[in-house]
Amino acid sequence: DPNDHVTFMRLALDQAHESPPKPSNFRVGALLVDADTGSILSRGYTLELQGNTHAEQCCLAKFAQAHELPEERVGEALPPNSVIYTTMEPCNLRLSGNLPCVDRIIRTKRKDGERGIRTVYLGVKEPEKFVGENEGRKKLEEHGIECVHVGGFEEDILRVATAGHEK
Ligand SMILES: Nc1nc(=O)c(N)c(NC[C@H](O)[C@H](O)[C@H](O)COP(=O)(O)O)[nH]1
Ligand SMILES: [Zn+2]
Repeated sequence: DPNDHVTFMRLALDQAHESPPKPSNFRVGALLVDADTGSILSRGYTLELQGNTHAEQCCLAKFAQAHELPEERVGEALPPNSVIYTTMEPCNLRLSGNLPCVDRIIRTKRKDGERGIRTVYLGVKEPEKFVGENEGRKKLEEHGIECVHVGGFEEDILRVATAGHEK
């Protein structure tokens, strides 16, 4: 069922478990899904790809690579109803200064607006540990990208996300 949000969020949480624990970020998992067919286009987790990478960033970069495109042009290969499931809401500011995932998701929408990520399904809001309140959802919605909370996994998601943090 292309709208089985619980199944897809659980798969995103499975991805988060793959991420190497680190005190300076969160261990997050993400899934890129074609909402028309329910097929999984890409999966990703924090630090999967070289460098200080985020789960959503890895998801997009891997899909772009599969289509011989750089990540910034991934929108050219996305099916018209692409959605992303991420265990934690996309970052809007990163202490490292790297490009936030909110901006990576927004740029998947082509000028003519018919392509790109349509909806972000998120498991939890970002805890205010590193950058205070995450204002990313407002920015996504201003660009016509819907943000939908998929409940039920909060405890597991936060336990996995902070596993690398000092107790
Ligand atoms: N949605 C999301 N996916 C991730 O894969 C990830 N690691 C974070 N984490 C958000 C947190 O705000 C940043 O990890 C810190 O701000 C440090 O920034 P860097 O990650 O070093 O760029 N958030
Ligand atoms: Zn991010």
